[in-house]
Amino acid sequence: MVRYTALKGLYDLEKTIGSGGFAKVKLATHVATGEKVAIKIMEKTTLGEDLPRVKLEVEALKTLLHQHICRLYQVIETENHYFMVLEYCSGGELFDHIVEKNRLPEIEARRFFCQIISAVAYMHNLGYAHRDLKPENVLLDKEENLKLIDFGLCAKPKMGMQAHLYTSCGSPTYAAPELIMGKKYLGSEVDIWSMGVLLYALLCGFLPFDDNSLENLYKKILSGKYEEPYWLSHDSKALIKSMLQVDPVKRITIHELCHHPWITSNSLKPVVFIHKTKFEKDDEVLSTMSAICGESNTDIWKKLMRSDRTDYRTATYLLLLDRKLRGLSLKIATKS
Ligand SMILES: COc1cc(O)cc(Nc2ccc(C(=O)Nc3ccccc3)c(OCCC[NH3+])c2)c1
Repeated sequence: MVRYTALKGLYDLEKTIGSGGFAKVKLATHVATGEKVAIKIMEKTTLGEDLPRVKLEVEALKTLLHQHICRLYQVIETENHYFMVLEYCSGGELFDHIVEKNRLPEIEARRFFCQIISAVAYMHNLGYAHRDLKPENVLLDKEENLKLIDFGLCAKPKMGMQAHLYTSCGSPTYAAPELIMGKKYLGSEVDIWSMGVLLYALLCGFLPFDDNSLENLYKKILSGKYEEPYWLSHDSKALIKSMLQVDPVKRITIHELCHHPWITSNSLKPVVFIHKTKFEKDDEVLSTMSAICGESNTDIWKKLMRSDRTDYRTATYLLLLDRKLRGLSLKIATKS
């Protein structure tokens, strides 16, 4: 097991739970609280020109505080590495959940899809596009609530969500036609397309556009033609069709999506933006921390408010708050 001195005494690393291009994700335990976390480890040398993306993602995640967006607790930078301490999503990938069940009944698909819409509407409302929405980037927590992960490709156009983007990114299978054509595109519109692919995967158990050859895959995406299995209801077909519009101008908007009959049926309320308050002050949590560090609640809270919200004190506070919200005892391991 590789030893990282920067984590010593703070986090105990365990098994690797994911590895991608320039990062690997390891399960870990936050020593002070015993809470599980996921730590994304990136080597600066392998990051190369992707280095700025890390800073973009960290800045985005400091702003994106939402119950269906995986939480960033702490960032540790050393000479050679970046460590992102993230929320542990023990339910694993939504993709595996769909494969396991073959496909989801409309009721369950709707529950998951409303959570995705809530997170994406929130992001778009704050001027962020994810640009890499795919089942692998949608995890489940222990209560089977969704958590969006991997904002490494997210964009916050300086001129707002009406400004066009040009970088081609994300995986082709879920990529919108305008993105694979290399045309200028709106982040919000490509996210809607990817959500259409996601909803199709939830309801059908397979992908609308799939092919081993990239060229054929592109042709299928650009044709906008896909199979409609017999089990899809009329409303499901209509909703998917409104999202998988090749012409982005004809594509449903996130606002229309929040109020779509398929979403609001079964007396589900329209999806509203739920702004998670930045940090709720909790004296019981602060007292637990002050018992260890000897500082007063007020001093700890002041330091938290002045911090860049990604230090060990912030991680400890947030993990204790999570424990409390889950009805668990607040305990801190004293330095042994
Ligand atoms: C904002 O959230 C992010 C940003 C980011 O850049 C990367 C990640 N990656 C994560 C975060 C958490 C997990 C995780 O908890 N996985 C897990 C835990 C228990 C059982 C099964 C999975 C994570 O998993 C590895 C990738 C799974 N495809 C990645 C989050």
